[in-house]
Amino acid sequence: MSITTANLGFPRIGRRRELKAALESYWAGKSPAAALLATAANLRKENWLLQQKSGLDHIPSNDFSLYDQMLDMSALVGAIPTIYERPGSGVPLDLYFAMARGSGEARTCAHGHQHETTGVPALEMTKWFDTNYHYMVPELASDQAFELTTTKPLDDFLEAKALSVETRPVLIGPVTYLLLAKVKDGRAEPLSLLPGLLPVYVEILRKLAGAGASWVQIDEPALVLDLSPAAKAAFKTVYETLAREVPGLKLLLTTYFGALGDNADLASKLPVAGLHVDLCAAPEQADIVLGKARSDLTLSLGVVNGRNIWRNDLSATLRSLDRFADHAGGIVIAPSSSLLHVPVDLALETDLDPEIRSWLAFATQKIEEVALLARGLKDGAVAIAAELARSDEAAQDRRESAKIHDKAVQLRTRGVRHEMTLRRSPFATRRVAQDKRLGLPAFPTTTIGSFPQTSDVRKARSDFSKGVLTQAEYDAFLRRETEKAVRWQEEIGIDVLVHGEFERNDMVQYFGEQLSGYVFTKHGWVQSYGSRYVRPPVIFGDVSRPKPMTVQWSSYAQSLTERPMKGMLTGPVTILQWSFVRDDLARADVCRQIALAIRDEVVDLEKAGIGIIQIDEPAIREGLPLRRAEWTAYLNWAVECFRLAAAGVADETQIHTHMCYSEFNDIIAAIGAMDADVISIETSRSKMELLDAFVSYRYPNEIGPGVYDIHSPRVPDAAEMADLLDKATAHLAPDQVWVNPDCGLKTRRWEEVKPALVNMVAAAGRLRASHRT
Ligand SMILES: Nc1nc2c(c(=O)[nH]1)N[C@@H](CNc1ccc(C(=O)N[C@@H](CCC(=O)N[C@@H](CCC(=O)N[C@@H](CCC(=O)O)C(=O)O)C(=O)O)C(=O)O)cc1)CN2
Ligand code: MET
Ligand SMILES: [Zn+2]
Repeated sequence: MSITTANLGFPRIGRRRELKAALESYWAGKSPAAALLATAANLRKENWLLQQKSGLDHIPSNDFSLYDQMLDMSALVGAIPTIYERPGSGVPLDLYFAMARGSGEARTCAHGHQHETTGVPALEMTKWFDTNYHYMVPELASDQAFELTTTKPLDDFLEAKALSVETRPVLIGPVTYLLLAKVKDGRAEPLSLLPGLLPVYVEILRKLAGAGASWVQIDEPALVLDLSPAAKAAFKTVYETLAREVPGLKLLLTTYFGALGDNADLASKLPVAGLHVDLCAAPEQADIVLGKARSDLTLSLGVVNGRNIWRNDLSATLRSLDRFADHAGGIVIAPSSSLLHVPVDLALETDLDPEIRSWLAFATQKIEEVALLARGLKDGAVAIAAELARSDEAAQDRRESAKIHDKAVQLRTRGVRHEMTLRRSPFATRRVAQDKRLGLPAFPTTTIGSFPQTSDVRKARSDFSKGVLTQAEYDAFLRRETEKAVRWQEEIGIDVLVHGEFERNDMVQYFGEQLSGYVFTKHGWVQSYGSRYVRPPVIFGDVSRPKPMTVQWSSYAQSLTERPMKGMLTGPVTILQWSFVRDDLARADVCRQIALAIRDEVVDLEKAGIGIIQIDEPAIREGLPLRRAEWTAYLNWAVECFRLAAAGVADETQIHTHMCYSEFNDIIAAIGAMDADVISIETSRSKMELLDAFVSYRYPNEIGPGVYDIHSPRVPDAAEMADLLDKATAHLAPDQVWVNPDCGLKTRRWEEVKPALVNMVAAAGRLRASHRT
């Protein structure tokens, strides 16, 4: 039987975030396109050569992207909405980035107001399955025509070939592409556009085959979702057509992030040469898939986890692979998914606790694990005896380490009672108490928390961590930034202020750094979207809060103003979701530990006189299992954890929450059950579509539907935001509505934020005037 090795995708950001630097420099007009393209080519080369050196048989190409692989697919098939100007053929860089980020400048008049905003908004962006990666949602017309518009997969294949690297190009498959797309006017189902799309896939696959590709990896992660009959039929049509039209080319139908489940029959009967399954997310599907696979179907086995950073237990994995020994079609050892979701190289982490470090593996280590496993299978355990011994030792050490167990935390978590998740009174009663305490106007204005993380702010933090600034100097700097932000919010007339989050590197990492049971990396960056990356902290043991985390900053900010200052926390589900989580304890239990830590913080903020506390849960939707059958169980513990964090306070303390980047229609009942007094929620890119869900569910509490898309440099004018608010009040009771941006403003520049928020306050003013009775 043949045993080969593969990778499905390598992180493209570079060991030192070279891609980020090159992109941001190009966008700022500081360097030419040629410099960006040269950096990109260099990163591809580095990654290919690294994978070649590790001895992988199948090395991916076209896994690189300047911004996003879904956007690349839209460019490839010519799905370019008409609002974007097309200068000619192809997709020039500026068109590509306009789709990614929006474009355009606004004119500022003498009063500081924005007028005649030109330019175009970005495409919508949303979460890629259950990850913290965001893709650009394809926006299709109901009569969308497709045509091959770029040649990127071919170019990248040839580029690798010129470096003597044979690669396996990666494409997102047509069914997944369409299922993740939106038809703009809603007058057609995306899948109905398949007949026009499929010939473009045929064309690019023929070109790849013509250029010498023997395999193409075609990603269809939609196969791990609940599929409609139409989607199932589409899979048959697509893969029968491709087999017929491009007969010489071997397709690896690639699934990840979950089990094929009821689609296992469908997937294993499609006329493709290979099938990749995720045996980390769903180890139980090994036997099922083996039982169903045609004898000549190559099985690609995702046994090295592409979604976490724990070192592979090589002995256990080898044992789990025994059952495939007689599979005639051969097997491929591979990571479970693209390695896009893990950091590049553990070797850069020289400051990590050596014991904990010995438990970890990043992308570079993971491809080595793939190669080792294949050697162990082919040549027997003796061939990798030393590596096996090291792996066994790490596994045992991790199981037994004193570092991970904290008796007090375990006891407290077991002691959680249902009453601890209940506010003292129902919302109607709390609302009266809060109105009395806060005395806010109709359509109160607020922001989501962060203000621009300018290069000055980052530099100060970096100087502090290098010892160039003392603690006192750094604190003084942060106090000045906070005070400026508070004064400015007062000046423009925001009702509920925020301190600006200048002291935070990231909304999860900041808390992780102060909680026990966590470690962090220095270079462990993972792409979140475009040039924005995160460094997920690592939960290795029981989590607890040694001391207050935010009370000092919130109290300081409140001391500067008479207006209410919102305390700002990240919720337990989001902290869990955006960390790398230990795999030796149920996620629900880890989440409960975090919830108790946040609960203590909420209570301490209240004691310090903070009357409004926002507990952000932007990731609650992303954590939703991919299969509906598992939703209730997840939502039960996720909502319970939020409530556990929130419910320690008195009626007159107003609890806010915030959500973004996702479709919330599906979980609206759970959002209601969280029972936050106010929720702010991203809606502007989807033009308030989301509110329908709140209306049909009769959401009882207060809502701030975002009126300003903070992902784009574009500055919305007051009329545009007032229009969105009119839409909102047509759906909701006017006294339910708050006025705020879609999300925090940390990624924007003050030059954009200032006019936009001035306009937002003006929009709230218009609403107040038109609703005055
Ligand atoms: N974890 C997480 N997930 C999330 C979000 C989020 O905020 N956090 N938001 C949503 C969207 N995703 C986002 C993800 C990242 C960023 C973002 O702004 N990331 C920053 C990094 C944030 C950070 O950790 N900053 C650190 C480190 C900054 C840094 O690079 N410092 C330099 C030095 C800088 C200097 O000397 O000038 C260095 O270390 O080399 C800090 O401020 O301290 C970036 O890519 O630029 C925004 C949104 C969904 N998922
Ligand atoms: N409070 C956070 C901020 O304003 C919430 C961000 S949600 C991704 O940045
Ligand atoms: Zn947000």
